[in-house]
Amino acid sequence: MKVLVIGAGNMGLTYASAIGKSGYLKKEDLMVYDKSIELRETLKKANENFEVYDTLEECLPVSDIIFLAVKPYHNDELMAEMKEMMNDQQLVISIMAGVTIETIQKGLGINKVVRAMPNLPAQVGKGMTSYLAAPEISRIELWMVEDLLNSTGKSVRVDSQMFIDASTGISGSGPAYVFYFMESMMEAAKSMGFSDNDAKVLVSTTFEGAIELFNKNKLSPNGWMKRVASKGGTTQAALASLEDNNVKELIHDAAYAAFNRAVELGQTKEEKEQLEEVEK
Ligand SMILES: NC(=O)C1=CN([C@@H]2O[C@H](COP(=O)(O)OP(=O)(O)OC[C@H]3O[C@@H](n4cnc5c(N)ncnc54)[C@H](O)[C@@H]3O)[C@@H](O)[C@H]2O)C=CC1
Ligand SMILES: O=C(O)[C@@H]1CCC=N1
Repeated sequence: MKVLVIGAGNMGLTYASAIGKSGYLKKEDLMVYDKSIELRETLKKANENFEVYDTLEECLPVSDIIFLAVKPYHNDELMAEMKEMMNDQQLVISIMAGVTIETIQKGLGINKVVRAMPNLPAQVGKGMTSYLAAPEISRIELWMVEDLLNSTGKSVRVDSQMFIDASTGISGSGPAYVFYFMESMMEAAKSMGFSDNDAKVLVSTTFEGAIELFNKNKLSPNGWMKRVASKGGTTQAALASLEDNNVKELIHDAAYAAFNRAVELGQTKEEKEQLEEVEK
C-alpha cells in the first residue's frame, strides 16, 4: 500500500512523520508532496521516513491512499490539478475544515472519501480525530484508515458530517482555546509581578496537573472544582467572578463560532449564492 500526503504544513507533516515513525509503511511507500519548493528542499535534507516528490504526476497515480492537508481555500485549485490523475480505487482522506465529502467526490470524480478532523496535539501523539467514511469504503479499507489516523492519537467515528463540523468547534480548534486560557493566566501572573519564566511554569504545571487529575478518575470538572474550592475561600472568589462575567457562555459561543464557520467553509458556490438570495 502506498500513501501520499498532499500539503506538508502543520498537519500534513504531522501525519507523514507519525505514519513514518509507526513503521506501518516502508519509506518508499510513504510519499509527500507540497507545492512549496523551499519546503520540499528542507524536507529532503531532513531525511525523514518518507519520500518527497516534486510533482504530483510522479506520486499521485501510484498512490492508494491520499491525505488532503491543504487549506480549504486551496482545495479547488488542487482538486482541479489532481482530477485527471485519479482512479476510482483510490481512497482520499481529507482533513480540511468544512469541506464536505460530496465536494471532494465531485471534485476528484471518485467515491472513496473519508472526512477527518484531527487537532494539533497529533504532533506529540496526543491528537483527537473525528472521522466519517463514505459508504463506498469497505470494512478492510476502514481498518487501514483507522490505523493511519490512530498513528497520531485517539479517534472517534461519527455518523454524520454535522459531527465533523461540531468537533471542529470542540477538539479541532480546541487547543487554541486552551492556549488562550493559558495566555490569559500568564498575563495575570505577570501583572502580579512574576517573571515570564515563572509565569510559564506556574501556568503550564497547573494545566498539566489538572488534566492528570481529571484523567485519574470519573470525577466531573465540577466535582474537581469543589475539591479545589474551600468555603468562603480564594477559589470560590475566582469562580464567582467567572460566573458573573458569563465566561461559560462566552466559551460556548466561541465553540459555536468555530462550528458555524466550519459549516460555512463547506458551502459550495451555489449554496452560498442561494443563501445570499434568501437573505436579500
Ligand atoms: N492547524 C490545525 O490545528 C488543524 C488544521 N486542520 C486542517 O488541516 C489543513 C491544513 O492546515 P495546516 O497544516 O495548519 O496548514 P499549513 O498552511 O501549515 O499547510 C498547508 C500546506 O499546503 C501546501 N499547499 C497549498 N496548496 C497546495 C497545492 N495545491 N499542492 C500541494 N501543496 C499545497 C502549502 O504550501 C502548505 O505547506 C487545513 O485544511 C485545516 O483546516 C485540521 C485540524 C487542525
Ligand atoms: O482554524 C482552522 O480552520 C483549522 C481547523 C481546526 C483547526 N484549525
